[in-house]
Amino acid sequence: MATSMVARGSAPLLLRSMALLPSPTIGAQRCATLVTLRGGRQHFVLTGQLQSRMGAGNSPVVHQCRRCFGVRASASAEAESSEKKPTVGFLGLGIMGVAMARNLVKAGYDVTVWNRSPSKCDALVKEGAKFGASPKGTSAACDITFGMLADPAAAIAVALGEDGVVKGLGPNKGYVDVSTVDAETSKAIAEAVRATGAQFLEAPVSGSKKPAEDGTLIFLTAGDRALYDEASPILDVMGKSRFYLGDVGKGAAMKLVVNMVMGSMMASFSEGLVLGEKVGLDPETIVQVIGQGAINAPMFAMKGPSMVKSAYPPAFPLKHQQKDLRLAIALAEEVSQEIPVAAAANGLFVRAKKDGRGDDDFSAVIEALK
Ligand SMILES: NC(=O)C1=CN([C@@H]2O[C@H](COP(=O)(O)OP(=O)(O)OC[C@H]3O[C@@H](n4cnc5c(N)ncnc54)[C@H](OP(=O)(O)O)[C@@H]3O)[C@@H](O)[C@H]2O)C=CC1
Ligand SMILES: O=CC(=O)O
Repeated sequence: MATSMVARGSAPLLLRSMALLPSPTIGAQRCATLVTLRGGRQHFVLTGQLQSRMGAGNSPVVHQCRRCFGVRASASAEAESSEKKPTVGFLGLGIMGVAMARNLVKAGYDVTVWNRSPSKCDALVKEGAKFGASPKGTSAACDITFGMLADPAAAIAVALGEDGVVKGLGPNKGYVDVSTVDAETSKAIAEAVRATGAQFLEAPVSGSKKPAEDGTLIFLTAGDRALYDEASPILDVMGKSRFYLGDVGKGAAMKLVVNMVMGSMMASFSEGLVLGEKVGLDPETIVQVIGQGAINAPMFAMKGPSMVKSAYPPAFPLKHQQKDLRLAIALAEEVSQEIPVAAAANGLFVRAKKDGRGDDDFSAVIEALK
């Protein structure tokens, strides 16, 4: 299955089973997308390009398509309903989930939120979200449900537990798991979701608290392509780009590879700062020097100044970075690939976690060296 990458702004209109038509035109513009509605009826609707030229929401959308293709267009009410946003469930309002769900509420989606500790729903409910009493109730009430959970155990509990997501799913619904988990977890959830007739997409994200707040995450997706197409406008509210990587497991693997590199980089950066200081270098100057050269990285520029002050306000909790290294090491073992640098970095994160740093930002790994 080919990989595809899309940057925000290039998505076609939402709906299941889209197919671009071969170059029909209205005036000078390429115009239409064949859309299969949930009931199986088909419409031609305009692409965003022409729609914006004509004014979004105008009835000519349907009339123009009938003229072009001789398709019997139905009432404009039906066309309007074809453009209706799906209802969205969001499960897990930790550092990432609360920011992602907030962006969906702000974008005008009808969002139902659930969190294990219910008080974390309060702020979003005040901002316009609905309160979900359980994962099951949320997925039953919504077209597409997202899960942003801590780790594989949490993702499994929320998806497959007694009042889990799967119990509320059925045909014409979708579950998108955006947590960082291993492929095995993702595949187990996919199987249970699909057994209900619903669709599944894994879509872990690259990017931390600030990108989640700014809506600039990178989605690493894999699974049911039709759900990917339908969910893309929603992903584009929360992120700046999205990759479709093929079968379930590929998104999880991509995320673990990326976070394995990140953990090793952070461990190495920490060693540089600690060693430099011990031999009499000013750590702030070390951060500046690294920032000028070939190994400059946004992560060093962002975390360096607070690390120098021994401040670690959590954006990406250390316990999650260690979990990702652990899962990456397990992945490497599956294919007999040596990853000694990541294994050494993991040892450092394990030590920092044992020292009580699990809920600090992952940059607190430097403390394990002091
Ligand atoms: N923070 C970051 O920078 C990034 C994080 N990620 C990944 O996203 C996921 C979430 O991260 P983040 O928001 O930072 O994590 P948090 O620790 O802030 O939030 C974790 C969420 O999972 C819930 N949870 C934990 N255990 C269970 C359980 N057994 N049953 C039900 N719910 C549970 C928590 O509920 P409760 O509030 O009740 O504890 C909370 O909603 C993780 O997989 C992480 O690796 C990915 C990219 C960036
Ligand atoms: O998973 C963490 C991130 O920053 O990406």
